[in-house]
Amino acid sequence: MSMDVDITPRARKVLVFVNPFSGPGKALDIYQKRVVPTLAELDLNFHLIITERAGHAKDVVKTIDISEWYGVIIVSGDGLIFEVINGLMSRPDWEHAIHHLPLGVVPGGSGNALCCAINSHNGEPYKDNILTHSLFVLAKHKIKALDLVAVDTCEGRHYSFLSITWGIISDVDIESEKYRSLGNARFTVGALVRIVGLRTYHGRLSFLPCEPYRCHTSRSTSCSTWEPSVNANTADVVTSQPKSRSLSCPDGLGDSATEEVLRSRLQHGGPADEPLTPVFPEEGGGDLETVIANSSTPAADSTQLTCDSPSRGDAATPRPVETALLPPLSDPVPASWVTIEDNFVTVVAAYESHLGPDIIIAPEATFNDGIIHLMFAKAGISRSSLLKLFLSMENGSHVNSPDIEIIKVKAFRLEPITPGGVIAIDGEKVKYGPIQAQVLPGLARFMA
Ligand SMILES: Nc1ncnc2c1ncn2[C@@H]1O[C@H](COP(=O)(O)OP(=O)(O)OP(=O)(O)O)[C@@H](O)[C@H]1O
Repeated sequence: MSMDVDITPRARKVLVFVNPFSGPGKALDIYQKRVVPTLAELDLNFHLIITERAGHAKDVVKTIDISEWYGVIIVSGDGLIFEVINGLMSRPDWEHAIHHLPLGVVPGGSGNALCCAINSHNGEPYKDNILTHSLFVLAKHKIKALDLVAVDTCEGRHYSFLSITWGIISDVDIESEKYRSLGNARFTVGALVRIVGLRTYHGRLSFLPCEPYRCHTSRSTSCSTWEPSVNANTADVVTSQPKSRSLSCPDGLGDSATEEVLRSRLQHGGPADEPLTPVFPEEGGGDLETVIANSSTPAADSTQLTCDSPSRGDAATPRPVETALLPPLSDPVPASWVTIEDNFVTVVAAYESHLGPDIIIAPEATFNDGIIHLMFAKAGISRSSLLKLFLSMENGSHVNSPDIEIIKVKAFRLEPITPGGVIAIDGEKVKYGPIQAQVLPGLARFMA
């Protein structure tokens, strides 16, 4: 069944959020000069909210009457999209809200990953004049399904649409924010600094693969293999997958039939849980100028970072969705999962093709494939190879590199052992510590 739905402009209005401080600070200008004329051309009524602080858009969408709006348009970067999604998922009627309020995105940030992915999948340019082409895509009036990923952290539950990053990729993303005025060039500057001052991180990565997984044991401290099993704990969640979907998990996350099965298993809000207080050490890092001095590879520390109480707590967004694949963060992962313990340069979980105009992180990813594209590079990679890896991400050819391993998974857990790193969800820094995630196929809607 096609997930495309025509959205004919109706009497309802579009809610437009503009973050005046996103990216190079031009979002308001973009709104006035480009978005308003486009919406007028489309004969759409709209209501503008200029965000006044972080969390403003999240608070607004928590309380709006969904029936009054036919969509939300976000003129900003990926951070505001993350906010709006998590605001919708905080509502008591989250299932209705996330399904019936499609998101439209207009690039106003510095990375604009989702806009790049949307334009790319529509055959539109995304490097030059991304704005014009994004408005064109928006004007086509199509709604499509978008996978979300439920993410448990020590501070609670988040819902992610783009990526989870650890190691050099998140270091670069977060540490280079001070160079936001450079636009996308900030990532290049940050990457060069980080490659010079290369750090590695010891940790444990566990995952439930879509396909049989064989360990590359020569470079792993420890690893287990995985073969499909009738006992795999996915069997009670999913139905069979159309064989034509070559990128899909074999047992079926990602198609609309599966979505119906999953949706029928979703439960509305459990009791509000206590927020968690992490017990791991203070975060390290620092500004770019001090990165090199502080960035020698830390010795592997066998003390695993933990949350100090069970992970059902939620300081972020309520946990209304039953994530059948995820045990509590404080419990061991199921025996059927693969676990690798090693020293990593980076771990990236991506569910969109792009992380920005110059990073095609998961070329095979589509918006509703029901797959987390989990990739990692281990310690031992030379600086020159790492630089080549970064450069090859511009066209996605890093996927062929022997220095990176890429696995399609449904769920994973990352347990950092090295203290003092950065973990980012959709480019937003979260509390550093254990984190786990499960894909929720096609839960959201977006305008494409
Ligand atoms: N008025 C505001 N003042 C300060 N922060 C804001 C305001 N409005 C939104 N924010 C926050 O700013 C952060 C960054 O916004 P956004 O992601 O849109 O821009 P960006 O980081 O420049 O873009 P990108 O994510 O594409 O690199 C978000 O976390 C958002 O919550």
